[in-house]
Amino acid sequence: MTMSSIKIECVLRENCRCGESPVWEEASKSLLFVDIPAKKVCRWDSLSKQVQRVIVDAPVSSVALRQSGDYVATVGTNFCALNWENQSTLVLATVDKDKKNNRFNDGKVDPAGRYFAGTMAEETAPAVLERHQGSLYSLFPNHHVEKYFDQVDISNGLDWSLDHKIFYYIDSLSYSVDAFDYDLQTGKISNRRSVYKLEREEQIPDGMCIDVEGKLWVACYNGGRVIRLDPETGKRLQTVKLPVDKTTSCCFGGKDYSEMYVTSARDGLDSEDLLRQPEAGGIFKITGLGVKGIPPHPYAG
Ligand SMILES: O=C(O)[C@H](O)[C@@H](O)[C@H](O)[C@H](O)CO
Ligand SMILES: [Zn+2]
Repeated sequence: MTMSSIKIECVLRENCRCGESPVWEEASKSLLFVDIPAKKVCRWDSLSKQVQRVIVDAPVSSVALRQSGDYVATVGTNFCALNWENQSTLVLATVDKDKKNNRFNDGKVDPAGRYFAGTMAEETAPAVLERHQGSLYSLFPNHHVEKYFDQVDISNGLDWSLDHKIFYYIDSLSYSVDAFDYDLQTGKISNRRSVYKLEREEQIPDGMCIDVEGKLWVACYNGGRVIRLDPETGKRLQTVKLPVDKTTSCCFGGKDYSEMYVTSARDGLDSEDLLRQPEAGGIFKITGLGVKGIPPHPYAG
């Protein structure tokens, strides 16, 4: 099953304060990702190894492909369109207008082209924040915003089962990976339950993605690893350790989505930590996992 030819390489030493939301863009053979507090969206060309960067006017917590070309992103408490060429953003919708200390966090597009993203209170230090301030939302292709629930601490990893009947979700401070029944037609969720509780050494669950076998990959913040979970049995199937502690999110990309890309963070590390993990804040590529991912869905609006 698990081949012992796993290779981990830091492909880009970007020194992200908080790298997040890796997304593979097949058309350009590039990896998109954000650095949230740096207000930066990056596009790393895997062929030329060059990076392009767009600075926006507020913390940018996720980026996604857009069917009509270009991208969408969550910036502050806005769902935005992102024009790469002009380096400009256009607000499509705003959430949490009554919560001035909130911002969006992780986001991803569902198989029907809706952009899901949740919010959180701004942190005073990593994982230190006013609790229960966040909510989960989605932006429909017609720019209507649906609110699903509130009382979220740190809205994070999200993805859908291969048959589109289950929505997986992480509220980091619950230390749980949850599942909901999903209705792709309406975008409605129901019947929340936990499918995996993190073990102490796994630390804080952050970004997540699914593979072609329907198993979940979760990046463990402070845990320096990605773990592979079977959401049906609730068992961990595999642990892949990385040379940095603050692993934040993961996605599949590269040839036939056979490679995994992992983002990481530098914020919260002291100078001693940084000497031991000089690649913190970099982008890592894992090869030899022996399982592939699926292409990201583009926003349909
Ligand atoms: O990127 C995120 O998801 C949050 O914005 C980050 O701040 C950290 O991951 C969080 O502190 C760990 O729980
Ligand atoms: Zn995250």
